[in-house]
Amino acid sequence: MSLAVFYGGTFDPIHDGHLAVARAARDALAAQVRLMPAADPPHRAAPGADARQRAHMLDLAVAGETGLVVDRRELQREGRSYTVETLREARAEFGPERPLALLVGADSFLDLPKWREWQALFGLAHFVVAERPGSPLDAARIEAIAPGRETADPAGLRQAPAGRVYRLKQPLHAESASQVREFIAAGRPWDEFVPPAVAAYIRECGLYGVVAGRGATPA
Ligand SMILES: Nc1ncnc2c1ncn2[C@@H]1O[C@H](COP(=O)(O)OP(=O)(O)OP(=O)(O)O)[C@@H](O)[C@H]1O
Ligand SMILES: O=C(O)c1ccc[n+]([C@@H]2O[C@H](COP(=O)([O-])O)[C@@H](O)[C@H]2O)c1
Repeated sequence: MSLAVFYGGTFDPIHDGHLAVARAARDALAAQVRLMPAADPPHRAAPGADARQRAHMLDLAVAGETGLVVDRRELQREGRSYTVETLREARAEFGPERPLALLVGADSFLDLPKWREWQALFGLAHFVVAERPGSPLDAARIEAIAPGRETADPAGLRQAPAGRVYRLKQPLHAESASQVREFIAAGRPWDEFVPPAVAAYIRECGLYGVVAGRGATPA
């Protein structure tokens, strides 16, 4: 049965590190990857771009990409985007047998014990964990969070609906959304961190304090 991979994030904005991880997961797992923007936090304004703009930047980034799609399910729900609720909803939609996976960066995975009902997540989906600079990930760290769940075989994710952890080895990517926002605010060159269509949209909307309409930062 085919594997559905959900890649959740704030994506404020999507950057080349996100895209590289999504492509690496698509290729390693031979599966479609659904980039899933989180809803705006209800208690405060969105930090940079609102949910509609963040989702639109995802549309621009995946245009023409095979196997990468945008999944807006969390934007259709009121309130904070708790992953356990999202996966329960996805499980109801896809049925009990369909293998589902959540793609996260190593920093997110190491923080998992702080997530709402985090232990329940293993009953709902597999985890695919992408290595990330600054967040060392090894078998011992995975074992401490998810004892007995790591598999080195991507095919293992198709043999059960949920519950396994697969470490996605890929070239490390240093980009972060906070770095993109900080560079824009500081007037430093930032275009190289995001897809060109996303850079154009950021300028057009004047997001993150960029000077609207200004041309690309010279290399
Ligand atoms: N460069 C990267 N390498 C690996 N995983 C990443 C990378 N950037 C983001 N991720 C992962 O993608 C998911 C969504 O990330 P998010 O949208 O919060 O981006 P971010 O760059 O971490 O943002 P911020 O800097 O604002 O915290 C998270 O699971 C995060 O760990
Ligand atoms: O469910 C939770 O408690 C929870 C706590 C922190 C993060 N998440 C999810 O993890 C994904 C990455 O989060 P972020 O904040 O790094 O963009 C995104 O889909 C979030 O909704 C989920």
